[in-house]
Amino acid sequence: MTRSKEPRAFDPFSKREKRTRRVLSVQSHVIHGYVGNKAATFPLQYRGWDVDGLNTVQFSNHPGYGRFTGFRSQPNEIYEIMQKGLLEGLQMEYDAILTGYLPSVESLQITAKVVGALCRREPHINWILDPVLGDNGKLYVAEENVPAYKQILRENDVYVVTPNQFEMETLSGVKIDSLQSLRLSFELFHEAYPRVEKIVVTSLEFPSSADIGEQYIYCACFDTHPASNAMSYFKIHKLDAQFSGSGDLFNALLLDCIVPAQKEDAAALPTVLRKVLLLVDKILRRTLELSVAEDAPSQQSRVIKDLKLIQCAELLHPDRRFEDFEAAARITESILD
Ligand SMILES: Nc1ncnc2c1ncn2[C@@H]1O[C@H](COP(=O)(O)OP(=O)(O)O)[C@@H](O)[C@H]1O
Ligand SMILES: Cc1ncc(COP(=O)(O)O)c(C=O)c1O
Repeated sequence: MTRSKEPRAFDPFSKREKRTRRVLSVQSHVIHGYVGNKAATFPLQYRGWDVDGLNTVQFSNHPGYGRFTGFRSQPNEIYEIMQKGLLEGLQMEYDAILTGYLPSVESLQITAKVVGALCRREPHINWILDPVLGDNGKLYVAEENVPAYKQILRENDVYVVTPNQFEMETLSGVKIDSLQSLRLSFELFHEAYPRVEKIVVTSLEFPSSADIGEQYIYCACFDTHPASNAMSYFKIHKLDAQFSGSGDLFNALLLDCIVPAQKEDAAALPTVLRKVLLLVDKILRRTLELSVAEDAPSQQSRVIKDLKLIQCAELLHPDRRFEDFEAAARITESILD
């Protein structure tokens, strides 16, 4: 049964008129660079959130560098911090929980158990779940994470799930190579996991997505509440570069826009997604410009290891008008009924 929930502003039960929105973000941590919690925390804080970051790993840098050192949190450590320390000890109240990379199936299961029970007790909490499994046709976590995520999605009230193309294919069982198969994947996903309220496929590429030398990325969404069979999708000019942390930044900004501070700012999912895509596009463009200016050789490989989040602070300012980003991005929006 789908949980009926309005697009909500935060904290309907707060006694205080305007409490700062508060999120528990369960993701990886890198000392150097910006992926996982390091990609999510600054944007969320700057846009008005108190961020409680629970680090599922602590690495010197992300693995895309080729080498790194560090360690993974153990499932019992995650449990101790979240359940015993934050929920029972401090009796923390959250408006949202964001879950991303978890280093083992046991840590995934224990996290989902705690967050799932919390969301059942307090249905106003918005769980944004990134089912981190892999990318570009390859798993980069243990295979047993696949059935674990399937079970978690079947059994829990997840507000938004944010798979990429490979993760959507794995979870829905549909090979996505066209808009029609994408649409079918949304329908089968919804059938298999009816308690998940909103589905956003963060990035897709189709064999036909190169037009006259231009490459495109697609991003698509499907909202089961209000129920509609319509899929909205966006066509985005692909930048000639590969970024680490863009998906984590995307999730953080999606959370910010879908759980707005003011009720009046609540909007339909496609409207929210458009805002997020415009902002991500602007940040990636600036990151690319600054990276190329700093380091000429990267111009060839265009592998951008670190987002330039601090240099994008002014773009992230909550009063910044998204319409200002419109011209450069040329993101087109369509609906498939
Ligand atoms: N090369 C790129 N050019 C333009 N936008 C990009 C590029 N890479 C990522 N993005 C943006 O970042 C968002 C998240 O994409 P990505 O990092 O591929 O997601 P995921 O980590 O979930 O696979 C996309 O929706 C797109 O807006
Ligand atoms: C541990 C860890 N978390 C998060 C990320 C970032 O993932 P994405 O680029 O999909 O945002 C990476 C990428 O290398 C990573 O290694």
